[in-house]
Amino acid sequence: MREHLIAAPLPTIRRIPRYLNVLEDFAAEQISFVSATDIANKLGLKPIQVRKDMAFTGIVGKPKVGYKTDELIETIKSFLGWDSATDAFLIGAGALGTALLGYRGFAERGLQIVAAFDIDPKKIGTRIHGKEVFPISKMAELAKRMQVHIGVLTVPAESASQCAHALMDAGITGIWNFSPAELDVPESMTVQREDLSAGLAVLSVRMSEKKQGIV
Ligand SMILES: NC(=O)c1ccc[n+]([C@@H]2O[C@H](COP(=O)([O-])OP(=O)(O)OC[C@H]3O[C@@H](n4cnc5c(N)ncnc54)[C@H](O)[C@@H]3O)[C@@H](O)[C@H]2O)c1
Repeated sequence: MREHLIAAPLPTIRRIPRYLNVLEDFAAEQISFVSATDIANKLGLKPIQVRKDMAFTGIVGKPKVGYKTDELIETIKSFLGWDSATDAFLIGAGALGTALLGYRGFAERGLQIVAAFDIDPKKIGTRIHGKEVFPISKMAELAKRMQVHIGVLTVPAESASQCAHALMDAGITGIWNFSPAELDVPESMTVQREDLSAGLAVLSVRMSEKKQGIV
């Protein structure tokens, strides 16, 4: 548990997994101590930024020595909730849903998609990457039985709100929303929207700016 109760800023939360990647590389190279400067240099950031971000995890580096690599990795994983497995349901076992069901990297980050839900009768009852596809009508019962609190939403935009409400009624409190729809759910729900086109927009604009000599 963090001692201070200040919400971590979004850019900090987004940077911390990058620190973890760098730290795992350091650990693989048997480097036992790292400084904020070592991490910052690898990522093209300023050491003060790294130190400030690390403070949100609760770890304190030692002057001149830095952080113990293993300890920092554990602290970051615990801060991110990646130190224990969290089960999730996926709703919408289509092209994107199938790709996410098959992605093994989530398990390393503490997320286990344990079942999928769909309305397509051809998909219901089948298994995709080993995960059974259930009808939506089974969601509440399974969520309660399996103690699932996260839903990964990969349905078309027009079905997203309806599915978000089904998730809410099933006791799900966190939605990882891959659909472009803005979900109309109460504030008690935590919704994280994921949009690859936002990344593509940055790539396109930066390329164009470079061409024009702006950056
Ligand atoms: N965030 C991103 O960057 C990103 C990238 C790709 C796709 N998407 C979005 O992800 C969503 C899925 O895209 P896709 O290409 O996989 O589509 P898809 O048509 O291949 O799959 C959609 C699946 O949802 C199911 N479905 C539809 N209505 C449903 C309902 N009410 N309840 C349960 N299941 C339902 C369909 O039967 C189908 O299996 C879309 O909203 C798309 O815009 C987002």
